[in-house]
Amino acid sequence: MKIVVDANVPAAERCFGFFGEMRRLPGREITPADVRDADALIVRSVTPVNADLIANSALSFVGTCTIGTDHIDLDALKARDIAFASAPGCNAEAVVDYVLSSLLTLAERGGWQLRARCVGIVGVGNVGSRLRSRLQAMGVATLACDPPRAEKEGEDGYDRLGTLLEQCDMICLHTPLVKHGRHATQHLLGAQELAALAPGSIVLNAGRGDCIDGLALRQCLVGRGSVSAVLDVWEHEPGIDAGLRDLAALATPHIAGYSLDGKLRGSWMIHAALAAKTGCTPLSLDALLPPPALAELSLTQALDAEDALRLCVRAVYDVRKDHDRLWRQMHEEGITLGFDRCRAEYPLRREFSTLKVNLNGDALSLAPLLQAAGFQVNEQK
Ligand SMILES: NC(=O)c1ccc[n+]([C@@H]2O[C@H](COP(=O)([O-])OP(=O)(O)OC[C@H]3O[C@@H](n4cnc5c(N)ncnc54)[C@H](O)[C@@H]3O)[C@@H](O)[C@H]2O)c1
Ligand SMILES: O=C(O)[C@H](O)[C@H](O)COP(=O)(O)O
Repeated sequence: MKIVVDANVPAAERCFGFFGEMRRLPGREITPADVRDADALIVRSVTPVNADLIANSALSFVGTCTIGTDHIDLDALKARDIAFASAPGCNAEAVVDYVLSSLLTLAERGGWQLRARCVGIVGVGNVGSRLRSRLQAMGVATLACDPPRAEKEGEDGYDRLGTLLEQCDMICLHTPLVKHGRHATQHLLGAQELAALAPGSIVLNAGRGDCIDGLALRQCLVGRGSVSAVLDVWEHEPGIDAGLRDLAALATPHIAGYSLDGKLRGSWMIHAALAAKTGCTPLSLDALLPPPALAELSLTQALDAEDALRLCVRAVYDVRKDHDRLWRQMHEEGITLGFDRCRAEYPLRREFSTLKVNLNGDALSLAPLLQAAGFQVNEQK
């Protein structure tokens, strides 16, 4: 079997070399000629898989090691009878870690407590529902907006976008990019929605860049100095708007889901799908994941609860480093190359759940909050 694999797919040798002859190529540069005699194509989010790419190919399987599928023309695959698999939920925990690291950073800068605020979650799927569970367990008030789910399940527990914009201190977008239809998400937040934000609000986008009108957001951040933005995804990646980057409180290069755990889970899920198609026994996911470099940490005194939480969060994942790295890399290489370099050479990052926090003495009171945030907690009584 001949397999073309994006060069940024981790564990490619183990997951896809397994099936035959593998060729690795930069995801943005895969051409029809590259896939002409390939049986399988394994991509991440940067390769548009459309009718032109697959037109004269021998492909019988396409897999994307990502949650998002907006880069895949599913109708074109169907028309050619090419099997398809994506990796739903693979990096959802990592995105939630990203959101918590970001909100706790802005809370520290602003001198407020996350648990005194209300978070509006737009898009309550794999990512949004995990975010809602962790925040609720931490004692943070949440409102949720997901019209497709509200339509199927009933309105209970869901609010309109307008209600979230008016009543929440933070709006977190976790919607897919949908260009057409009643629930389209392209420019879901435009000038009108941004104008409805309460003063002092934070907008965080870890869905897809096109879900916010970047120009309108730029005008909102300039015109209403009190609104802040945390942006992981951008219109026109990798050639993002440097003016918007300058205005964002935290700006990162589409890495919210880039934990090693999340990326390897993505590779493994596509490996398992290809194994099922070819009748092979898949590898076990556990065999792919190494032990974390930082496995344990101990707290012995009752610090302020959110300070203790920030300490544990930053021991595993400090979003400020990604923000600084993007600035440095763009300064050295320019916008487009800098953005992609940060992604291609992303440092090893694990998920909160890989850290065991030992608590004893007065620190035992921190157990419920740390557990709720996603850490393993060991109460040493
Ligand atoms: N920044 C990153 O690194 C990163 C990582 C993972 C996923 N993502 C993006 O986040 C998106 C969401 O991920 P997920 O795993 O939760 O997907 P999901 O499909 O599980 O959930 C998406 C949710 O959004 C809802 N939705 C659809 N249209 C909506 C609308 N108009 N308004 C409000 N809600 C709407 C859906 O009903 C669904 O519940 C992905 O599609 C992907 O594009 C980004
Ligand atoms: O959809 C996803 O899973 C995420 O956006 C993912 O993190 C994208 O990563 P990329 O494929 O761009 O490396």
